[in-house]
Amino acid sequence: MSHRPYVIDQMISAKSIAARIEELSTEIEKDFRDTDKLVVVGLLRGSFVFIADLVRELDLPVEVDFIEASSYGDAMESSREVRIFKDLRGRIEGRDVLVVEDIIDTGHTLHHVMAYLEAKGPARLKSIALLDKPARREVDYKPDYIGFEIPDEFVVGYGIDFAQRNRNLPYIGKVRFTDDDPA
Ligand SMILES: O=P(O)(O)OC[C@H]1O[C@H](OP(=O)(O)OP(=O)(O)O)[C@H](O)[C@@H]1O
Ligand code: HPA
Repeated sequence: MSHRPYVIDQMISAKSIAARIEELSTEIEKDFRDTDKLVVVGLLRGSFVFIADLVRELDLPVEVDFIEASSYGDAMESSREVRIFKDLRGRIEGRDVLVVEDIIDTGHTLHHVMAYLEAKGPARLKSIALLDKPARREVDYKPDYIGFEIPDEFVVGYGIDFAQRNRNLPYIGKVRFTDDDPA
């Protein structure tokens, strides 16, 4: 939990997010139009808002599942140790799978989860991240679909937290510490 005072400056509006999700859904529908039933896997906790909006835009037969992984705890820096707290309920062997992530930063979380899921033998395994912060990448991994590329700012909202707060904001904002402000 941070005890430093901060404010949140809007970076991406709810309207822009909705418009981008429509575009991404069209791309995904094209790529998976021949699939029997796409398994859409939300990476908890941060993706819960994004996956809800994304699946409702997808005109495809889908099944929804979740996996929970975390590496940040309440900190602003990745521990680089990704822990899986909750595994999938269903089997993905031989299935087409799309992993839904809110943000890729260092890349450790998504890289680890993709390797973990690949070992379960899916037919096709792709990933989507709403936000990509390429300046901070520490592992060589790029999601198949990206909503927005963002600069190196700590962001919150639309499912994304700072010390478990602000997930309920309908837009993406950046955290600005007010004790950094010039007097
Ligand atoms: O690319 P990385 O540097 O690994 O960072 C991205 C991950 O960090 C956040 O998760 P967090 O560990 O905070 O868990 P949460 O989803 O439960 O908030 C976010 O939701 C991503 O999963
Ligand atoms: O910018 C971020 N905000 C919140 N959680 C995160 N996890 C990785 N990057 C971020």
